[in-house]
Amino acid sequence: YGSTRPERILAEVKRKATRGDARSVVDTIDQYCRHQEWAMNVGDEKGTILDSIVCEVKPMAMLELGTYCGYSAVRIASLLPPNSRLITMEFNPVFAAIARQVIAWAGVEDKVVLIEGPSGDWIPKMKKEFGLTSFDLVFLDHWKDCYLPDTKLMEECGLLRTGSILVADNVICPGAPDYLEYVRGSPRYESKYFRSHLEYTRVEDGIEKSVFLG
Ligand SMILES: O=C(NCCc1nnc(-c2ccc3[nH]cnc3c2)[nH]1)c1cc(-c2ccc(F)cc2)cc(O)c1O
Ligand SMILES: [Mg+2]
Repeated sequence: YGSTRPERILAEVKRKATRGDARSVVDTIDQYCRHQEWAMNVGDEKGTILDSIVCEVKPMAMLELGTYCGYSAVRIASLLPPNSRLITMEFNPVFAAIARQVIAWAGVEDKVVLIEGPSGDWIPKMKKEFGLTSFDLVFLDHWKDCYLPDTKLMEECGLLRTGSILVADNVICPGAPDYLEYVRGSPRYESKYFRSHLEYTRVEDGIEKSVFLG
């Protein structure tokens, strides 16, 4: 029930997941989206790759572009060191409203700041708004044709420092060919592809991890 897919996902979380238990929220969404209805979460397989990068980087300042239902925000927040923050950006107010509730149910709301609006508007104001110098880690999971322009914008706005890491979902499916060409061809990035599958399917997809060299 619920009129939209995100609302049905939230209903399932409230019915099946343990309040305050991020892992049970993640597992509940994965179960629902694998067996009931597909949804565009990074999912369990690619999520494990994302987890390993978050644990390796231990970011104090992290940005996620494309919150959707909050699945990856919960996944990431549950791995963040104390006093670190995930800023997650969502364009669609319906998705954002659901994500806030999923994040609250998981009990990670004090590690996550959800901002609403277009990335092009927000990226130039992030430093001032959040007293940031730069991001240690950025997860790109929003509109695939925004990956490249937003990466260039983050460079221009000084939000990336030597060693900042970009992690991009869906570089094969739906694909972000211009972004891939850029990070793989630029001397300013050291890029690595993690082969995987589109969430909950056998379709090939993967995650690109790119280190900004300054
Ligand atoms: O479109 C996707 N994700 C993007 C949603 C979004 N959610 N929020 C935004 C946003 C867009 C501007 C923004 N500006 C600022 N925040 C923004 C957020 N975009 C997406 C699509 C698929 C997919 C694969 C195969 C199919 F057959 C159909 C679909 C799989 C995935 O893993 C995805 O991530
Ligand atoms: Mg994705």
